[in-house]
Amino acid sequence: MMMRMGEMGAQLGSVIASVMFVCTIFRQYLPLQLRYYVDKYSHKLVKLFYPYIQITFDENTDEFRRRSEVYSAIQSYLSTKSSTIVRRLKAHDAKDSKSLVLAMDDNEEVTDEFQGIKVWWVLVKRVPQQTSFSFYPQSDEKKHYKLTFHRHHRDVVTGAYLEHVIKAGKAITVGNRQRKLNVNNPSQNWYTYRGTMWSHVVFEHPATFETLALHPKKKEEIVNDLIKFSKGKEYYAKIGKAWKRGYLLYGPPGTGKSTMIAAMSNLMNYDVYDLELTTVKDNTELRKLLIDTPSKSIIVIEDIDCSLDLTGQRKKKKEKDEEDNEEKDPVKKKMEKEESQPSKVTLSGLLNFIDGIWSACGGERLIVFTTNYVDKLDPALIRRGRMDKHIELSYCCYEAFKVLARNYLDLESHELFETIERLLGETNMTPADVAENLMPNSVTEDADSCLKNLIEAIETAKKEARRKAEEEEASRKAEEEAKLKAEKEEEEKEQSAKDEVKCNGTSAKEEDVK
Ligand SMILES: Nc1ncnc2c1ncn2[C@@H]1O[C@H](COP(=O)(O)OP(=O)(O)OP(=O)(O)O)[C@@H](O)[C@H]1O
Ligand SMILES: [Mg+2]
Repeated sequence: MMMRMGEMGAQLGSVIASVMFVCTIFRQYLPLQLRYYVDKYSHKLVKLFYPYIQITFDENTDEFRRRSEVYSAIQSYLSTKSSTIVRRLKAHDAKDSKSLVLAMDDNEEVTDEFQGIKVWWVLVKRVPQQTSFSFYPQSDEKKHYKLTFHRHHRDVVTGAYLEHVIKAGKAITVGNRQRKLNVNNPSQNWYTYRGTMWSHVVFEHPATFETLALHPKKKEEIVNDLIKFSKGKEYYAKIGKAWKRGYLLYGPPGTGKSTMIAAMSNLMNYDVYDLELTTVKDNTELRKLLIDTPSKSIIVIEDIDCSLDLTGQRKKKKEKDEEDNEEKDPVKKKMEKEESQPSKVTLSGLLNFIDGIWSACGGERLIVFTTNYVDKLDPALIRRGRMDKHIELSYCCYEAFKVLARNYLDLESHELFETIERLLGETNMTPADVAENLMPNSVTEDADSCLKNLIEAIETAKKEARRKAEEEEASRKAEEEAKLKAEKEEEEKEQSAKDEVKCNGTSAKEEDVK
């Protein structure tokens, strides 16, 4: 009985609406005095027999039939309720969703309760009568959710309840969302047919902070920092700061900078926007790209020292074969010319990108720069406040090795661990190299053999490092000796020049005396 309450309410509503309609038609034939009484009592009648209020939420918001965000949020919210109550469900793979969405079927009803108040939701589908022939008969189909509730609860339902539904629905959509890795397109493609500033692929990198080889203390500090940031909406609003945070990841190649970005994305459930600065023509384009990134995204600029010459101009320049170019067709030639032109993205443009007032639009965002050479960067770019957190990713320590041993070999301890600890303390080896050695070469290779391979690799690296150090020392000594020799020769030359002058002076005097 209660299950179809919304529908009953709707039917009762339509009966009363029909009575009202008849009254309105006859009303015009009545004398003025009588009209007053008809209006008064018809409204009382409606109030008496129909104590419910109905709100409808249309699927499409505009003439382009774009889906309403509110409708989608209601759909997600109701999918959790309806999948256990409703008998007829519809399964569909929603756009950007990583799993099937189970939603109530057309004309099904769901009862919901909030602060002891009962409300009823119905999904209504309307197919307008076809008056003309169409190849796409389904395109005119219109859907909406109808919410019915008692008028006594008007304030609670239109206020707190709807806010709760939309918030919970959006959270479910975000949790179910498929994450994306976006890369920026060259600007000549932005305005072509279906051209967009960013192209994306599904992001399914398996790296997490659990699998990341890093000292546990450092890891915990970074994870806490990220979680604090994601919960910091009110805090950032209170201190009057845009809700964004900059991270600078630096360290030698193969120490896990890119892996950490993937782990950040997996932890925060943010999309990654990998910004390739070498294809951005100028600061205006940079700004447009940034404005096009949504909330909950990580904007990444990898190898920042290589992307931008910090005096203002691009380092990377294409060498062109002019003869070959002359034979190419003019459109291709123009595109290549545009591509090869040095970019006008400047350091100040990049600083504006981080600090600018428009960088706050669209909510929470992380900006991550990576570099192998932190000393090469302009201090202005990485000062605190711009890059809030500087994280050094360095060579593999024993704690980091233990994470890799757990990931790759399911080992918590082993008799060879002590040797490895000692060797890692004496040699610089990147986590990438350690990981490579821990990977079995064949299906039959066991953990013992992998650890022995690693020990051998570290010992070889140690010998190599010693040999290099000796070579460097020898070349330094040779350079010093050469320098000393050159200085000595210079001194001797000077001395002989002086002696010659002296000698010439004396013989001239002797001649004068004569
Ligand atoms: N700290 C780490 N934890 C787990 N795996 C790691 C770590 N560092 C490196 N690796 C492994 O090594 C590979 C290369 O690492 P990654 O690409 O993250 O290095 P990088 O610091 O970004 O190097 P580059 O400076 O060359 O970009 C990864 O695929 C990963 O398997
Ligand atoms: Mg990298």
